[in-house]
Amino acid sequence: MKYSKYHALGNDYLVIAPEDVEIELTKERIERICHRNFGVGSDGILLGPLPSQNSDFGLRIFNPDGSEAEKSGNGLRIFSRYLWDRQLVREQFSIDTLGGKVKARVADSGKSVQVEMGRVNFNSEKIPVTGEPREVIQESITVLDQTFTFCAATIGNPHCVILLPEVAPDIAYKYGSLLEVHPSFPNRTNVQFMKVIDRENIQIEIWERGAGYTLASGSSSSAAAAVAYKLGLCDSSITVHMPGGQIFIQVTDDFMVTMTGGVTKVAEGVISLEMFE
Ligand SMILES: N[C@@H](CCC[C@H](N)C(=O)O)C(=O)O
Repeated sequence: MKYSKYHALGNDYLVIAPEDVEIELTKERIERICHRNFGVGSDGILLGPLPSQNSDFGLRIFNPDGSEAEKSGNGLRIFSRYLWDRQLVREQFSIDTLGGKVKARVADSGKSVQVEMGRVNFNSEKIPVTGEPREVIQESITVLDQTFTFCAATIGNPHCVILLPEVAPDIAYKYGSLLEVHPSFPNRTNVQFMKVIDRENIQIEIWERGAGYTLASGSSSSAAAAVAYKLGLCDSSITVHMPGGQIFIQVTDDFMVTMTGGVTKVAEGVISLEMFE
């Protein structure tokens, strides 16, 4: 089964075209493919291009635990580059995901991709977050020995954004996995620990739903930047600094987000079905 591997700031994905799927991609098989030792190794699988009624292309996004994600910012940039490499697109096109339709624009021969990610929503019923319908802004949540103040948002997939004076990987590892599955989030959640550096820069550490600690995340960058803008801590153009690199986010007054970042091609390969035995 053929695949193309790319990374976006160290957040790596395998792109598998539907015509190359030789065996049903069950939860267990996705887990095995993404496994860093027993499989190819990846932060997820992008299945496409698929037919779409409302966009140029359809895309399905799977996490390494086999769950399906509504949206993936880095995944959308990688898929856009894949379409460019296969000469299926020119500069601008649209992609349909479970989390909504996006517009993509390829630049620098595919090494940079801009995606109009859609509107960030803070409403509890949209994210979802349990409790009365409200905007989830500066609420309290407790895991282990720590009570955090958080904001929640969706850009198609759910995010829990925690503002701290300093962030580090060990905070994401210690608390991220517990917040991911906190009962406040019926669909689980991605988690970002955010430091506001100044009005144009934030730093985040990420614990992804269904993937764990990752070096970068486009939807996380979009959600965290929108929260920083919502809280009045940043202006509308924000550079998001992550261990894997930087993503540039633009937020409009009504929280439409545009994300721009790099993509790197890693490899093309063939998955042996023996791996699933
Ligand atoms: N790394 C992705 C996010 C992938 C989906 C996420 N784990 C989820 O389940 O929502 C990104 O770049 O946005």
